[in-house]
Amino acid sequence: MAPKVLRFPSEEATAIALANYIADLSAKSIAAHGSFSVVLSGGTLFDTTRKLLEPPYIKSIDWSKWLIFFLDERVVPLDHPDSNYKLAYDGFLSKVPIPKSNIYPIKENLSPEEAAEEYEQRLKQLVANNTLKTSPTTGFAKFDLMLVGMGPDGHVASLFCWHFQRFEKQKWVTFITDSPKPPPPRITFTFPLINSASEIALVVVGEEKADAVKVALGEHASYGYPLPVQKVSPEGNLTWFLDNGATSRL
Ligand SMILES: O=C1O[C@H](COP(=O)(O)O)[C@@H](O)[C@H](O)[C@H]1O
Repeated sequence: MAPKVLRFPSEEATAIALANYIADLSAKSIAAHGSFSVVLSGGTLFDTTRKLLEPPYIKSIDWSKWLIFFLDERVVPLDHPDSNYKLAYDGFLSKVPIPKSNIYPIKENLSPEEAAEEYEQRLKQLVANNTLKTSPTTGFAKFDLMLVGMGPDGHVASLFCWHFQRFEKQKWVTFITDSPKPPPPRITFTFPLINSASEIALVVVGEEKADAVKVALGEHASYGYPLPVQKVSPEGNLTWFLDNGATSRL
């Protein structure tokens, strides 16, 4: 399905539209199958989801039905300043009544390889016990929503331009030990898992990301070697949320 590209005149307008979109999807998913599985990126994403912490959303969303997963994670203790879990917890999860048992951080004290394998096995168990849906097309877990951020270099999750992991076809979760953006050890969802999602929101704000947005969405988007972000192509819907900074070179 062709992506929907939503351009907003400010970061504030982007944040408001994103909150509406997430609240609407939450209500629809819970009505359809009793839960809302959400995959979070790290980085600046939580600034743009901040409106969910305000009325009307904070009261109207059925947070008890949310299931939280991590698109990528830095292999550091969960209370380390570089941890995406800590970022999510401090900026978002600690402020909403999502049951702790519905939040799925990585396991601590494992190597990157072990942490990736353990997370993949946990996802497979959640599919086996019907906590998560499966894509009938790919056989991978099918999340209701992935909130995907993008770095200024066009990376998504921890899938970077010059890493072979971006071509992974079998694994659900993989690892790297040499991330160009610190810290080096990370685990990450692979593209087949990412692209099995029902909905993906690509949330990109700020002028420092405008060049990558231009490569991904500009008139020469089909030329050459694609950026990781250009491999985001879900079997469900893809919606770009872009502010005026991110679209300033389009
Ligand atoms: O390292 C990471 O970077 C990307 C982009 O982060 P941002 O700070 O530029 O928004 C993020 O989506 C990913 O989860 C994170 O681990």
